[in-house]
Amino acid sequence: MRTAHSVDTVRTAERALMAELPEGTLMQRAAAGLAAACADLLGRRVYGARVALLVGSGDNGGDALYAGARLARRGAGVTAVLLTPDRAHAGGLRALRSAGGRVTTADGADGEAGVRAVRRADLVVDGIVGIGGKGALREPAQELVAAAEGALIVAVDLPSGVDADTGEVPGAAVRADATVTFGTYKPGLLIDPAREHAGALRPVDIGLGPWLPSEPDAEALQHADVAGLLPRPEAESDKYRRGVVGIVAGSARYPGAAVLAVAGALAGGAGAVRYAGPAADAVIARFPETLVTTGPPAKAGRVQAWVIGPGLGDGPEARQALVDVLTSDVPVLVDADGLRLLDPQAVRARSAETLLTPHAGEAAALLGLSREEVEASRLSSVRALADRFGATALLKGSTTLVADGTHAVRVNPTGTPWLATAGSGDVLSGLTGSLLAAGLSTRDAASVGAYLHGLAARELGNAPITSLAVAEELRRVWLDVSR
Ligand SMILES: NC(=O)C1=CN([C@@H]2O[C@H](COP(=O)(O)OP(=O)(O)OC[C@H]3O[C@@H](n4cnc5c(N)ncnc54)[C@H](O)[C@@H]3O)[C@@H](O)[C@H]2O)[C@H](O)CC1
Ligand SMILES: [K+]
Repeated sequence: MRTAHSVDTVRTAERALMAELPEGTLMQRAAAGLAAACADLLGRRVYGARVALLVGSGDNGGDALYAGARLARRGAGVTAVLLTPDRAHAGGLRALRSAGGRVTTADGADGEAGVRAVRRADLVVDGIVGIGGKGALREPAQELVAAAEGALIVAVDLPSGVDADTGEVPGAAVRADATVTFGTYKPGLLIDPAREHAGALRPVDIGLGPWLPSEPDAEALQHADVAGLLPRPEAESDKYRRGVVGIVAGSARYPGAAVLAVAGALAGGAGAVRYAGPAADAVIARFPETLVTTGPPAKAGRVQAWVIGPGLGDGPEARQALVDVLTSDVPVLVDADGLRLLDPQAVRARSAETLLTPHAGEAAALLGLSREEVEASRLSSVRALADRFGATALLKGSTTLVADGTHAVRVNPTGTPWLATAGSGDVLSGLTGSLLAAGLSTRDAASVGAYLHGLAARELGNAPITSLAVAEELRRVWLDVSR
């Protein structure tokens, strides 16, 4: 599990640790890890490599200077470009100069020298801002970052210009090949759009661990975590003991959504899939093992979890089906059209857990925001959804987020943009609902469902995909993960 802590949490932990250590120790630890990562990225060809340091006014710049001094001592040609010459950095500048490094500024007479040094560099170290950064990059940072095009870029702690806590990128920001982050991941490094600005993440341990709270602010499941959460049938199990998932989906207008949701459910670990809705013929034709009923969910027989919404439409049957399902005493996953009909009070009144699985547009409608506002503030949007409905919320996107109002937000790192294709959400709903019926909590079912679904899409490669192909890939992905 990758865990991430917010800026405030990191600051508090750093202060507590620094109180125990001689002045400057943390920066030296950070600089040592940063220099080692740069050497690695230079392929150990440090001697003679041209390195430019973009040095901001805070300690992020200090890290870059001390790391630059270490690279200069190993024979690299290092030039520091100071973005705000007035800022002291006395120790770092002394260390760099005594190691043979050069110093120039980003403006005034030397301005051209600074831009030239960046243009000629093999490797550029982004020490503009770290966890002290606010908003988009300001000049002259933008001009220097543009000059770094084509060089290897290593971001110090964070790619400058991204929001460390939310993953938002308010304007101009560095796009790094790698980000060397200190002490712990920050949520923004795991969440798009900032995640793609960070490049490869290289954590450096500066001894912060014992000072950080055990409950992180965000966390990303890794393979081993998902493997540990997959339902495994006991020896003497039968289909009912493994859980039955009920699928209420499809309509005369969208029968296909029912087929796709059932396809996902059959790959999700429940012992049986029960379908209730008007598309029973289409479902049975494709998946003869499905238990089908054309009556309302209330008369459909016992299930351990319901999925309602894909292709449901908003007619009177759909509304009645939603009431039936929400007044049941089992976990319910609400997706697609079901979300449009959803009343927060009806969800809050429930005795069992509820999981909402909107994409940004559906989340925007539920929150009374624009889609752009949701996309620009995904972390706060998914938390707001969980709070407003007293439920678990899964916000789909290139980084899928899961919030349940009481723990760290789960960030799903798998997935590809190709998943933004018709029907893929229907498959995810069925898959996740099946995991619910097999006994996972809404938080775990949502995280595992998103992880498997994203991996399945990745297995299909960087090309257009069909949602049924994703559903068929789920079995192979399950086998891979559980190996
Ligand atoms: N605190 C520690 O012991 C350690 C810190 N590490 C490194 O230090 C930074 C955090 O340093 P801090 O001085 O708090 O702030 P920053 O260097 O991140 O930058 C703040 C600085 O930058 C200016 N600024 C703010 N926003 C922008 C912007 N959008 N564009 C341009 N300039 C901006 C602002 O004026 C401030 O002066 C942390 O990330 C680590 O890299 C050590 O590594 C570990 C110990
Ligand atoms: K930085």
